[in-house]
Amino acid sequence: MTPDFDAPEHQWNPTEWKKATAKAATLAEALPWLKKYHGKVIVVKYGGNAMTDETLKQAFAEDIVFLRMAGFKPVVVHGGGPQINAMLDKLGIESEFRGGLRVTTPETMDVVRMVLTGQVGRELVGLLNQHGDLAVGMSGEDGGLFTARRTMPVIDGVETDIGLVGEVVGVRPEAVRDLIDAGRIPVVSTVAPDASGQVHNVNADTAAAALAVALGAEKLLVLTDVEGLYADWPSSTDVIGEISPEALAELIPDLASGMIPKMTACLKAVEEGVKRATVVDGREPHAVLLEIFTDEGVGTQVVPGAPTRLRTALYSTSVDKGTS
Ligand SMILES: Nc1ncnc2c1ncn2[C@@H]1O[C@H](COP(=O)(O)OP(=O)(O)O)[C@@H](O)[C@H]1O
Ligand SMILES: CC(=O)N[C@@H](CCC(=O)OP(=O)(O)O)C(=O)O
Repeated sequence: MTPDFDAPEHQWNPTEWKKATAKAATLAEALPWLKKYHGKVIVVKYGGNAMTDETLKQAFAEDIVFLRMAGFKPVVVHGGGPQINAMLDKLGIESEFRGGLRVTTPETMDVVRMVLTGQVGRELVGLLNQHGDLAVGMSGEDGGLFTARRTMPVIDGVETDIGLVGEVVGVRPEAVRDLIDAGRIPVVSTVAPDASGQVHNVNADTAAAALAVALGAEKLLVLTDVEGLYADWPSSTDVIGEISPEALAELIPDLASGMIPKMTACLKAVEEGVKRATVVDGREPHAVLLEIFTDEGVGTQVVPGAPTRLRTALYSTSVDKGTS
């Protein structure tokens, strides 16, 4: 039967028409980025603090599936620091951090492995797969993905033993590549064996950077719970919008807590060939799409040759936006 085009459901009202044209304009504006990243690997590190809110988690899953449907090749590497803390707390085990890294006893390591691979990774795969069964979870132990070496971070000028904490010294990305080539979205948790098979706890930012390098990723995108790297944390209202690897290397010794491994990871990624590493505010719904499809730039971008550019923070560092 021919539709009745004069019927009310086939008539635009001015508001709906305005919305529709705005939508079309937004989609058309996305074209340069669609062309730029089509077929390119983007490693997204999803941080523990940005993954504690249900609405944000759903929005993150939508963003990642959107990228994949748009022809990009997203790879998710996830953290889970707050979730590990919660489980340790439940078990009556104390959490201790040195230089932004968790002091990891064998007992703590069991909990880290259980929470990251068995809980956080599973949940993320489930969220992504609500949109069509594309995600496959794996850990640094699978298919020889990561080889770790025990790390001794320099804290207050002294090499310090913090237990079973590893840095990534080897990456065999074949298993991840196989998944990408099959059109899947790999979701990676960051526990990794050393050469003897002893499992180590690897900071997720560090692991994401190593994987981005090994995959020849176009971009490393790191979600966190602040707007980016503040020039003078915690009192500054200036976020560093853009910075070169050289200028960042000079800043790193003065950084605090979780920002140390995070910015070190971005630095390493860019030094070793990833074109751009960005830290963005994961408390912002659809932070991934915002970062990829806007020119203004959000968060802190580490880009070779960039002059240091500051911008005023959108939010006060002391004010919680109510989403996390
Ligand atoms: N210069 C800085 N700029 C922004 N955040 C900083 C800075 N120095 C320290 N931080 C702290 O680092 C935290 C981010 O690291 P972390 O908690 O490990 O993040 P995530 O859980 O997202 O991986 C911020 O919430 C903030 O408390
Ligand atoms: C060595 C080390 O600190 N490992 C981290 C691994 C998880 C992680 O990095 O989680 P976020 O990204 O949420 O911080 C930890 O045990 O918390």
